[in-house]
Amino acid sequence: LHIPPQDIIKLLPSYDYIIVGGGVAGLVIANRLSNRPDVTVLVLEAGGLDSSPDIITVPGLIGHGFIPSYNWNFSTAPQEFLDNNTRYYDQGHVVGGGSILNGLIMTRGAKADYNAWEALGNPNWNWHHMIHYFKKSERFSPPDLCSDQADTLHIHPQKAYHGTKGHLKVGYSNFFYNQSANFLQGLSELGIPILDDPNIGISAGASIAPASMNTKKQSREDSRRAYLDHVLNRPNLHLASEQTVTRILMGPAVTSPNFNNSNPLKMAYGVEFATSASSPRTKITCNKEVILSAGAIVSPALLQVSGIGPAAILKDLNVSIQIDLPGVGANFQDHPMVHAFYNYTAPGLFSTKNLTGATLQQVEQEYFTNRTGPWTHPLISTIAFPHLSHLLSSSSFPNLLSSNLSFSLPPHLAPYPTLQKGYLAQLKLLQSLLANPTVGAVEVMADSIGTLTVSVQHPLSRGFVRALSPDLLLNNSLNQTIHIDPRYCSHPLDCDLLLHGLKLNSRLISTSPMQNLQPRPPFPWNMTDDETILSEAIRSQIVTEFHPSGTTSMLPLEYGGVVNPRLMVYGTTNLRVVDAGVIPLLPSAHLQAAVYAIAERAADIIKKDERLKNGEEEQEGPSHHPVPGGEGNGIPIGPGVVTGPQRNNHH
Ligand SMILES: Cc1cc2nc3c(=O)[nH]c(=O)nc-3n(C[C@H](O)[C@H](O)[C@H](O)COP(=O)(O)OP(=O)(O)OC[C@H]3O[C@@H](n4cnc5c(N)ncnc54)[C@H](O)[C@@H]3O)c2cc1C
Repeated sequence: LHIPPQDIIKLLPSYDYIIVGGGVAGLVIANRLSNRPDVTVLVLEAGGLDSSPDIITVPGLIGHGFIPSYNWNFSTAPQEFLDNNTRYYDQGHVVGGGSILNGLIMTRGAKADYNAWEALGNPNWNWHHMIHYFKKSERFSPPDLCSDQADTLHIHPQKAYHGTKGHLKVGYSNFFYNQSANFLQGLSELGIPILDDPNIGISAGASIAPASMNTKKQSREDSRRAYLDHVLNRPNLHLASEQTVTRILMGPAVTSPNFNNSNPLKMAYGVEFATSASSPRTKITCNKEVILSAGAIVSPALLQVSGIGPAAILKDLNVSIQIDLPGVGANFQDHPMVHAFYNYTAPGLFSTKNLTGATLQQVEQEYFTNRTGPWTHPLISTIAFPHLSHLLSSSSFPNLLSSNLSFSLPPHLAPYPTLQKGYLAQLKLLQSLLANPTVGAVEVMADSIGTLTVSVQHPLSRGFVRALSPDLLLNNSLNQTIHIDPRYCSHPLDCDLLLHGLKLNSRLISTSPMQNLQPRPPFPWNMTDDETILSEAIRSQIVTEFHPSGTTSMLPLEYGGVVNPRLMVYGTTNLRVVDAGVIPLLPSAHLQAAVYAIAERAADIIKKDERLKNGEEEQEGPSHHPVPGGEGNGIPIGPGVVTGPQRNNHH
């Protein structure tokens, strides 16, 4: 049932599960949990239902801007390591969240990216387990192209790596611009491999990426259409839209029979929400769990205003401390990105620039009549993830372990030993990821007019998110009450990698396949001097790739973690976070495939924990195990937490 704001009275007095945020992760969980008719599920979403406007559904209109009401319209703090200017930070504020705004690109990253999550102290969070959930989430369609075109573009997906029974439709558009082939051939000339399928665990290479799209209709596929619309008639599933959650209600400490610790666990008993700053706050209780899926920006802020976060920040906010958890809002990672423009000028070249006047009318008609033509093609399909060795000679590979910590961690968080330790553990893994020939160091995304967008895939910079007011809805704008600071290039290697990425672009446009496009880059993209590139093309041009993550990291407590491998917030019995914020280390990929898979897995974990609680299933191994360093810091770890190689928890 969809409950619009005027019908809020229709809410039940309590629900078994309350999901905060109906974006990518939230709607996966809502679908999977509500398939048991005996449990009740409520999704509270700040945005409304989209009205299927063309700008959302038509792949060819990606990049034409966002509808303001579907966007949180966040912006960052001034970027002190760049040019001291703020950056826009668009995030979905609509049922479906980021999947309504995103570019449809479906990439998973490298096997090694996910094995690094396990190496950070998260047993069974590795490629082997992720691939199961990548497949579970997707309904993959092979390309509908003639074999010549598929061969030219190297589109040969490997069946064994794709799911065909999941909810999310994934496939290919049936139109490609010719420039895609020039890009792939040019990179091949530079020794960069072309991948027939970018989603089999090797990210280093160039490819045509599949898209989250309904291939029959050649239209956007998002989490609402994939996971929600067809189950909203379930009587046990309620979606309340245009309701902003302002607080998680934490009850008094409880003692758990499963947990033998002098520090009792805290229990979430519900949430508080409102339609607007001026409307009354409503409280609703949960019988089982609260699941935070408000995304990597809002979920940590909600924890903080609810008394869970670094004690110093909670004191500043004047909220009573429920759990002193330094990692809440820390370990913020994003892929910094630069839209470099090389301006293809070859006469007769067909690109999105031609989509004006009569041609545009024809393209529009073709799309709506036949579902063919340029409007079926998303802004970006053609990408590459060059490895470090494609950018630098191996003798100049950086030694990350000599990094200066005081630089890389936000000053107010640097003193926390757990955060330092967690960052050092990440640096060690980043060192080996960057050296791994299957892992991309940067990404290059090619459009049809000559933009070769470069982004850093394994950033070393760490930012933070913090609530600025205990009332997130103050003045009706979370943009005023949440401070977002990605601290781009606080570690200088991130800007250096962008520099090497732009130099790779210069080599690429000099290859003969790319010269056929007659690139004529304007300033600053035609510059060759490092200092000019850094100041004019990088520090002043970096924007977000829209991949915030890490702010509620799944990490051991001793590494500054916020959730355990069962995605339960440390120190609580029934408060989980399931969204991009739990990603402890960014993969060399766009994020939606990983978030869909994490949420699918989380749903299985939640159901399994419920069965264990009810004694319906034998618990494998010991009932709880301290995570490394989990003892002695005063925070109980929570029931159902098991770590260590002895547990073989196949979902
Ligand atoms: C412009 C853009 C382009 C992108 N392009 C791509 C791409 O091409 N490929 C790709 O793989 N990824 C892409 N991404 C990233 C991808 O969409 C995100 O990683 C993904 O949406 C994250 O899912 P999530 O569930 O963590 O958060 P979201 O999908 O952002 O969901 C969070 C939801 O919670 C709601 N919410 C927040 N606070 C509250 C509150 N207090 N109360 C109630 N509800 C709340 C929000 O309104 C939102 O609906 C893009 C993202 C953006 C924004």
